[in-house]
Amino acid sequence: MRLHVVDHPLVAHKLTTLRDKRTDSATFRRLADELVTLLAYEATRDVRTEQVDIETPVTPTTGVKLSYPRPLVVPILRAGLGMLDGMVRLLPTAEVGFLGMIRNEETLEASTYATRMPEDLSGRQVYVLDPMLATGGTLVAAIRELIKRGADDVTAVVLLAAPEGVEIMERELAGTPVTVVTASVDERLNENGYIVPGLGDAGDRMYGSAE
Ligand SMILES: O=P(O)(O)OC[C@H]1O[C@H](OP(=O)(O)OP(=O)(O)O)[C@H](O)[C@@H]1O
Ligand SMILES: O=c1cc[nH]c(=O)[nH]1
Ligand SMILES: [Mg+2]
Repeated sequence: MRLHVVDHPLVAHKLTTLRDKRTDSATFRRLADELVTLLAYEATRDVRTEQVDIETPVTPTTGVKLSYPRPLVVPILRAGLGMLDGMVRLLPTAEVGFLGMIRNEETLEASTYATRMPEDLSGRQVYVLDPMLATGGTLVAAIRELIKRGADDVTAVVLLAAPEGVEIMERELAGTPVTVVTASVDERLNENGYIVPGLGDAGDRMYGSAE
């Protein structure tokens, strides 16, 4: 597994406001959208392209376009949904699949409540979106499912990661073609499985507590 921490002043600036508990939901959603666009720029560095012949007003030339099969973008509901628009803005040809997953707040175990994506992902590049990599249970399960369906190149775009989650990913997904792109690897997880300093519950901050 490769880990890429995007070290950029604009990313750090937006992340600081996202972390701030005074930031309201509308601003939080806008910042998450802006941040993912910056992370997506790094995350798509190896997106597959093919040559294309075009004519400029001056001369014929050769350029590149995103190749087929189309990349697949998979937001993990709920909170990953807040990253979808920012990602597909940069990858206009992408297809979108969905994974609904929830972490049991007592046991910290992840379970899947909805799946809507192609059965066969052979030869596909997949970008999975989730703002938080905490214990890693959610992302490990999601990526295993993608690889089981044949995905041969998976990039997880996360806003924040905990060192514990990164370690689990490295252990559980060793030898698989997985890259994690994040704005920060924070200090640690607390006793409730929350990232410290973190930003709290990403889904709740975007959409409310769903109680
Ligand atoms: O790395 P983990 O320990 O598995 O935790 C991370 C997961 O927890 C949060 O989802 P949550 O279960 O709160 O669902 P939500 O997005 O619907 O709020 C978050 O959005 C991740 O999906
Ligand atoms: O800090 C955390 C950990 C898991 N899920 C969140 O939304 N936040
Ligand atoms: Mg949540």
